[in-house]
Amino acid sequence: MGKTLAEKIFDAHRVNMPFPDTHVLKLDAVFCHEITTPIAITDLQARGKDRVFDPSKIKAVIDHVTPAKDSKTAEQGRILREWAKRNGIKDFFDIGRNGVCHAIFPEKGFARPGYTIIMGDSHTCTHGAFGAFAAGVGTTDLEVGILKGVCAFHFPKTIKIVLNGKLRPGVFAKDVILFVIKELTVNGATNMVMEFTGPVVDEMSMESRMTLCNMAIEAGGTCGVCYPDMTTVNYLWKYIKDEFKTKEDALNEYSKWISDKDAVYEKVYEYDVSDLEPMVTFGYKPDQVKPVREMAGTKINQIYIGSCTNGRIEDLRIAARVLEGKKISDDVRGIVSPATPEIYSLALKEGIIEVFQNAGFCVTNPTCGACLGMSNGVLASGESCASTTNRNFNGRMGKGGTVHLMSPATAAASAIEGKIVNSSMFV
Ligand SMILES: CC(C)[C@H](C(=O)O)[C@@H](O)C(=O)O
Ligand code: SF4
Repeated sequence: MGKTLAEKIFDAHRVNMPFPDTHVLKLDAVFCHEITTPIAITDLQARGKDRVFDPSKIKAVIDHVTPAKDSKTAEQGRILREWAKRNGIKDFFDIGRNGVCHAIFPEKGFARPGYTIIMGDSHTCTHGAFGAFAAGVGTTDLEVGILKGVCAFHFPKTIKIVLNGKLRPGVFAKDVILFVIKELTVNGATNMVMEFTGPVVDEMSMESRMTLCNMAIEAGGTCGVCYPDMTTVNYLWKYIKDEFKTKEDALNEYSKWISDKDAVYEKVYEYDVSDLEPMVTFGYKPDQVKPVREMAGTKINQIYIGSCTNGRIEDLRIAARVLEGKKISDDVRGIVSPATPEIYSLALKEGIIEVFQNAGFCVTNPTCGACLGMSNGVLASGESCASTTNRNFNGRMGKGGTVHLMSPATAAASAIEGKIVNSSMFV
C-alpha cells in the first residue's frame, strides 16, 4: 500500500510508538516567537530545565508586536532575547532584522522538504509548502520540543485537494484557498493534513504555495503540504547548493517526499478552478466566503496588506501593479507591512514602496502588527478592514471591528474605491 507525503515524513522521523495512535517524531526545527515561547521559557526555568536540545535547530524571532508597544510586549521580547543568547541560539531575529515568522524562516532556508517543524503558532502549517510536516503546538509540546527535540503527533490522515485548470488573470492563491475553505468549512480538515496538488499548484511560486498552506488551519488542518519540485529547489538553491552538485541532484533527493500514486487518503476533493472568481469573506468565520462580485460596494475604513499569508514580495508586486499612478480613496486608511526586511528592501529597489506611498499608504516595518489587532493599525468599533490576512474572527483587528479577507489585488483595488471592488477593473 502506498504512502502519503506526511506518512513518509512520519516513517523517517519516528522515534518510538508507545501508544497505537501516538507517534513521537524527531524534530528538524523548532521555531519560536515572542508571544508563546516566553511562557515555555519561564516554565522551563522554573523547573530547572533552562536548556535547549540543539541551538542550531531552534530559530527565534520577535515579530508579533515590534517595536514593543508597552511594558508587557517589551518584557516578552526581553525573555526571548535573553533566552536565545543564554542558549547559544544564533538564528535569532531581533528588531531591525526581524520579520513575520512564517515569512522570514522560509526566506532564510529553514524550512526544507521532508522536515518536521513545530512552533507555538497556529499558522506553522505555512511551511508545509516546502513538502515539510509543520504544525502549530501548545506550550507543553513546545517545551518538550525545545528540551528534547521531539514531539508526539497522531497518525497523519490526509485530505488530498487536487486543483485542476488554470487560474484566470486577477485570481490568485488567496482566492483559491478561500474557495477551498468555503467548500470544506472551518472544521472540514480538523486534525488532518491538507495535501495540495494538481496543475494549478505545479504552476504556483513558493510564495503562492505558502499562501495556500498558511490557511490550512482555517479549515482545521494540522498542516498544509505541497510536493517539492524544481520551484522548491530554485527557492532554496542558495542555501542548498553546497549540499548538492546540481539542481537535478537536489530534485532527485527531494522527490522522495512525494505521495505514492496508491497512497490512501481520508478524502479526495477535485476542483477545476479555471472559472474561479476573486473571493472575499463576510461574517466572522473564514469559511464565510463569497465571490467579490457579490460583496462589491461594501464600505471599508481600512486596507491592510501584509502578514504571513500575503505580505511577501509577490503580494506587494501585485498590489503595486493595481495602485501604480493611483490614489487611495480619501475615506480609507491604507497600511502595508512588508513581511521581512529583505522583502522591504526588494520593494524599495523595485519602486514598490514609492508606489504605495504615492497612493497614500502608510508603510510600516515588518511585523504581524495589524493582523492580530495588537498594534500598527487597530480598528475602532464599527469599522471594517479589507485585509490580506488569514483570520476574520470577531474583533480580530480591533474590538467591534470587522475583517474581510481577500487577495492583495482585491485589497489594493478596494483601497482606491473605498469599498470592496473586483481588481479586474484595474488590471
Ligand atoms: C500569537 C499567536 C499565538 C497566534 C497564533 O497562534 O495564531 C497569532 O499568530 C495569530 O495569528 O493569532
Ligand atoms: S501575521 Fe498574523 S496570522 Fe501570521 S503569525 Fe502574525 S499574527 Fe499570526
